[in-house]
Amino acid sequence: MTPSARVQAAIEVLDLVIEAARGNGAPADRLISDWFRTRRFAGSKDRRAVRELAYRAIRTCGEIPADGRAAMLRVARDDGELAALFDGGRHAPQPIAPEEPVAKAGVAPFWLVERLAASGVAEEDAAHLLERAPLDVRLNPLRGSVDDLPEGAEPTQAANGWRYPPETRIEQTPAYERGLIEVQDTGSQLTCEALAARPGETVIDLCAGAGGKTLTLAAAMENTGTLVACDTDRPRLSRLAPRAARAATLPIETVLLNPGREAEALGPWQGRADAVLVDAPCSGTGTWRRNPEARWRLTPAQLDRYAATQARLLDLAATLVRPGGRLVFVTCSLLDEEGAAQAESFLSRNPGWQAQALELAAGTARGAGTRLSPWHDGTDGFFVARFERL
Ligand SMILES: C[S@@+](CC[C@H](N)C(=O)[O-])C[C@H]1O[C@@H](n2cnc3c(N)ncnc32)[C@H](O)[C@@H]1O
Repeated sequence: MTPSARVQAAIEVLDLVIEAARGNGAPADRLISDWFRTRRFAGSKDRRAVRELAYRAIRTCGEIPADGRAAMLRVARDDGELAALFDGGRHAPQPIAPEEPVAKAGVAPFWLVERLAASGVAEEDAAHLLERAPLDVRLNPLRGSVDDLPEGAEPTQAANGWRYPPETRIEQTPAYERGLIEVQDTGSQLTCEALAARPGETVIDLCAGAGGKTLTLAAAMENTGTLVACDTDRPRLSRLAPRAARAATLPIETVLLNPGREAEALGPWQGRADAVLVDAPCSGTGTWRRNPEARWRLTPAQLDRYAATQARLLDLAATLVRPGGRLVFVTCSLLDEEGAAQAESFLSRNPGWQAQALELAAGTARGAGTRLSPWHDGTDGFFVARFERL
């Protein structure tokens, strides 16, 4: 493909991404892969270039753009070489007309910029959410040592965290194939450290998804004790077993929950857990580095729904913890309604609980918990708080 044809391809891909963001359709990554599946003429360099152009436009535009061309014109406005590729040639975008609409640049939609500001996140800090994320891995010390790590690793703040440049093909290394390392953001590793899971304990991961944090907890428990992984999403939860087998963890009991009727399946665990992790569904404002188009999708009504689910799951989790046990609440969000305010209202609804100070190797205090962020800690954005049942 010529450089101009790549720009036109990115514009077409962006049209699909914008349409999907409006209609809650497939994520950008999948749309881009699907687009190329029917265009065999594109080589791997073309794919990479088109993908990079599309993501550059997504990162540049805070509000959802009118269409792909308006988004790409916004990028071209600050890049003369790119603008010159709008030459009207074969497979190229049409030349830029003088009064053509250009999308607005920005960090996020205005309402979200305001909510972030109200949560103590200035716009210049939020801009770090649009940088390219590094590639972090967690070494499983039960399976391998630092000598087994692929070359180029730099230690991170997490006990077993190591960092590589984003383009590293970690999945093709022997350490990955042998299950010695898992790809996991350092912030995510630190939130697991907050639970301080110990060998022999009974630990419940209430929102386990495909088990990223469950595997971290298994390693912290040195593969002894009882580990229960729950989720309402069957396909996600079913991905846990093969991952656990690869990492050779202790047997993990999975419990598929019925949304709205979670307590029924959790009856046998009432008051029995030493520790419960609630890695709750959330807006994902802390993970825009990996998923920048998420900021085009979020609405105030969805945010309210996430906050209501988080409160409900926290109260449910509290019933599972034994006296003296602990509960850790995590969201990958920088909004207080999914963080400090949520922790505060949990404590006011549940007088038999108190917040515990966290001694993590990164983060800043936020209400009863800790905030991790790209600008302060070099991690994805998280809120994490630990509560003890009195
Ligand atoms: C932030 S993700 C969890 C990610 C996972 N812990 C990890 O580290 O990879 C939140 C999860 O909560 C699940 N979820 C949503 N509603 C739930 C509910 N009512 N009860 C339990 N899990 C729920 C979602 O399916 C999703 O997998």
